[in-house]
Amino acid sequence: MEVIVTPAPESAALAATHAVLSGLPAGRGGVLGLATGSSPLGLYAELAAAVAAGRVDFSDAKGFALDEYVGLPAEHPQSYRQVLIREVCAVIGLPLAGLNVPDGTGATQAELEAGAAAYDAAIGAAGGVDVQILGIGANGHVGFNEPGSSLSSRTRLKRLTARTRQDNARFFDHDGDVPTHCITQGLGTVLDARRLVLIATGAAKAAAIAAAVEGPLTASCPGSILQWHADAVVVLDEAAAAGLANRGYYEDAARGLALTP
Ligand SMILES: N[C@@H]1[C@@H](O)[C@H](O)[C@@H](COP(=O)(O)O)O[C@@H]1O
Repeated sequence: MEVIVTPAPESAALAATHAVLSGLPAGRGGVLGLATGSSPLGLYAELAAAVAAGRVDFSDAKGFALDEYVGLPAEHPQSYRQVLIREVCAVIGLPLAGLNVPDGTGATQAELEAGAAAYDAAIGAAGGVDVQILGIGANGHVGFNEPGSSLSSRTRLKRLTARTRQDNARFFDHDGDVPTHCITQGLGTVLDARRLVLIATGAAKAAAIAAAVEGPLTASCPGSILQWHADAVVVLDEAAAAGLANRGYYEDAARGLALTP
């Protein structure tokens, strides 16, 4: 795992952009795993700048969302499909036809579960995810894999924790409007991506980051799966890095593997 600590959210977005672009097939968009939330917004803005500068082109790319609420119509402004259309497709030039989002509109559990299995199959048919962009919840969740999620889980129907519903209530008119369930890529699905790039900024993420990066590999902190992946990059600002014990080593390691002191 590579841990990059930068001074501020802006520099974290730049460093994360570098980690994403260097994991994609040269100059082309490839297959991107997309996270919602405030954490990756600066990264998406930097990717847009890279597109404008001609360094990458997402017009042929595919995107796979990490998760989706259950029970919101696909056109609902807070459905993750609509969020990604606004915050990613429109920003980086990813065509709508290339955007894949789990189907949370099924009327029955069986329909939702069938949609979840089809989603994993679609990721496989696209050749797998080149770079999965991740945020982390304050309780360590990744996608909507709440604490206790199986480390080898696949895309599936899950119930949201009260904490996550509370954290996301700001996007809805009333607390009671926040969906109770979701379809999320499983932790095993996330681990299949060829590179993981997690970005976290702000003091509210410091405890989750310390647990994910330096705590035990455990379902109690889904973010700890990064420790199990062979190509995981964690990009932080100072505030999100505040709980890390091994800071000095991460700074040394950032100087690279050249055999000089
Ligand atoms: N499902 C999303 C996650 O993918 C995201 O990483 C997390 C953190 O959001 P934020 O980046 O806004 O703190 O919240 C949501 O629940």
